Amino acid sequence: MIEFKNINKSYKLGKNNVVTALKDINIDIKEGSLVVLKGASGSGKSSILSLVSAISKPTSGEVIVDNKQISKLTDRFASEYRLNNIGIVFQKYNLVEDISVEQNVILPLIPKNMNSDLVENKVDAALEMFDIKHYKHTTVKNLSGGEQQRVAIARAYINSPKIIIADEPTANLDEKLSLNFINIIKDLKEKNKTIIIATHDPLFFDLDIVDKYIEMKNGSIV
Ligand SMILES: Nc1ncnc2c1ncn2[C@@H]1O[C@H](COP(=O)(O)OP(=O)(O)OP(=O)(O)O)[C@@H](O)[C@H]1O
Repeated sequence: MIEFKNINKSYKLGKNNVVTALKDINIDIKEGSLVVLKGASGSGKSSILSLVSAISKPTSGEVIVDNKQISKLTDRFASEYRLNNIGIVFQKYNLVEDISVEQNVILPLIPKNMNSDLVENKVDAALEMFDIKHYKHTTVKNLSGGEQQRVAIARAYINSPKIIIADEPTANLDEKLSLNFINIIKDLKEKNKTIIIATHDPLFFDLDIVDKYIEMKNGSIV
């Protein structure tokens, strides 16, 4: 479902300063599987997530999702691809703190011009699924870290994306909330979502729900 073929990614920082983030990466991720990217800070995990979500393009090689070469999409089609296929949970959640839970979760639906009843149903279903419906009208900044993360997950889920990506999702959570997050991942897997998690957190390193571990070191898979 997701394939990386001979991917290289470098960032040009100045005339003679090029950082190589990924070197000749080949990955094959099956639909409905859970993949954990491990490796030290700077090893290239986030660069892989950015390529899957078409936030960035490879310097060379191909990223293929559902037989489409997404690394060749123009910016407009890349945003459309992202909107329809990818749910992203960021480490710092990237919520709009001064508006309500409902208003945050609705954001990915705005470009879709759906009728308001359908929007309301989708929002309620997502808030219910992640046990945050009782805070529907609460301003996000008044929620705890774990609650904010559930809002971020509901927002990532609202468009029913096939692929869910999470970058260091438990970095700001205590162990109990991290275990709750792992239970949410189990539920998403049961819904046949393809999930990719980049993490340093040892809680993920011995989980029977993980289909594949990919360990990165200095931009290569080890
Ligand atoms: N936008 C960018 N511009 C320049 N260099 C970048 C950029 N993004 C990443 N890099 C560099 O590419 C390399 C890989 O970074 P990446 O963020 O993919 O690693 P990571 O494993 O996700 O690290 P972390 O766990 O700290 O998030 C690092 O050397 C980093 O400094």
